[in-house]
Amino acid sequence: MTAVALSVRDFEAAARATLDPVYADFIAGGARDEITVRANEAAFGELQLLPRVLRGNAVRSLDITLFGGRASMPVLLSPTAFHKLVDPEGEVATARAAAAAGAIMVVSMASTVAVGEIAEAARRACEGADPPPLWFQLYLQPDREITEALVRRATDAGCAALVVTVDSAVLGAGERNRRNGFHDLPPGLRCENLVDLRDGENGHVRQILMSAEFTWEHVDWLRGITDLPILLKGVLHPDDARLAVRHGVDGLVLSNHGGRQLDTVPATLELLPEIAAAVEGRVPVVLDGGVRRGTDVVKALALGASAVGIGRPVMWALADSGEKGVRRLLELLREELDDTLALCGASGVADLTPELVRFPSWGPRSGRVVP
Ligand SMILES: Cc1cc2nc3c(=O)[nH]c(=O)nc-3n(C[C@H](O)[C@H](O)[C@H](O)COP(=O)(O)O)c2cc1C
Ligand SMILES: O=C(O)C(=O)c1ccccc1
Repeated sequence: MTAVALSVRDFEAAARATLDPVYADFIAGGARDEITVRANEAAFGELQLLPRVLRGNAVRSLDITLFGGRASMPVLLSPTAFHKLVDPEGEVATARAAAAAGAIMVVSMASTVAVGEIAEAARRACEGADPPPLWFQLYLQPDREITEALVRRATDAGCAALVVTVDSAVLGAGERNRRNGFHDLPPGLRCENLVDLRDGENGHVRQILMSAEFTWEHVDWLRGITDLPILLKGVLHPDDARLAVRHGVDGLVLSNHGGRQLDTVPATLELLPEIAAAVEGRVPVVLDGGVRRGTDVVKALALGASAVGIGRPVMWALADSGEKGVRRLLELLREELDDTLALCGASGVADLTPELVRFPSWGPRSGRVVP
């Protein structure tokens, strides 16, 4: 990297400049026409902030608590596969940076370091102090024993929650990957969480089966085999949000997979008011997709999210400058968020309410719900 990154955008540009274009495309890309990829970011730009003044908010806290676990800021690392593709230390570097920042990291089922090793690295980075929670993302597998083994691995590693991704009945159609012929990890890299599970190929991406066979009964089944909080990632319809709560799910990640699954679904920010209304505060909602600025975080929290997740920014920072880069990224977002709170007259996340945002173009006939 030539200059110090001052924003997520800088990391994006730096990653594009250093990465193999095939990997840069894998990270940046989305499904089909990438309409939803663009919509996620654009929605944050459309929403306006309307700050309060003279609120006496010299002392500010960015802390949040989710499922009894504390984090130092409402920005978590959404699950992203294959960190060793962009950095030799891979998820170990990411986990150390997240631990140093006090941020929750969601380990991808398709991580290139085993979840136990990632957890150990996070603990060591905190030198005796409590590390922030580590969560584990999984795709339900047609073979229940495989799912059970993955849950056991995450539990043994000390993960504090399970994030079940439910938007992937089939693998997303990334035309950039197809054009570039990118289908497998390069030699030497494996999906380490899949190593030594009962079936064949050891740690091959192909072991992760995407299936359209899953139903709410599988969620009930999972509920029965673990005491860990379960979040569903990829619920977009308010009716499904209500169903999720009814099925005893502990939280939702309002996500369209960064526009990498079904293209032309709405921006997650646009859906947030409807989803928040559907769950009525019964479970926390984490939003991801297009979060690039502290102001984006404030907008999502104002509309009812308990936290936001970042996906691509983490990969960009990791590609640019490894652990140091992810540390810097999280610091930058923390600074931006703290600034934004100050400028909005807020002392903490509890002060962020819908009165702080305006939807100039989101009229009643747009189909968007104005809170
Ligand atoms: C390179 C990459 C890999 C991803 N891998 C996973 C994954 O393994 N599991 C998952 O549930 N989501 C995965 N996602 C989706 C992210 O968790 C997240 O929903 C999305 O990236 C958020 O949007 P953003 O990139 O605009 O921040 C991946 C996204 C990217 C960009
Ligand atoms: O690229 C993705 O979005 C993703 O979710 C994934 C899942 C498994 C393996 C590789 C990528």
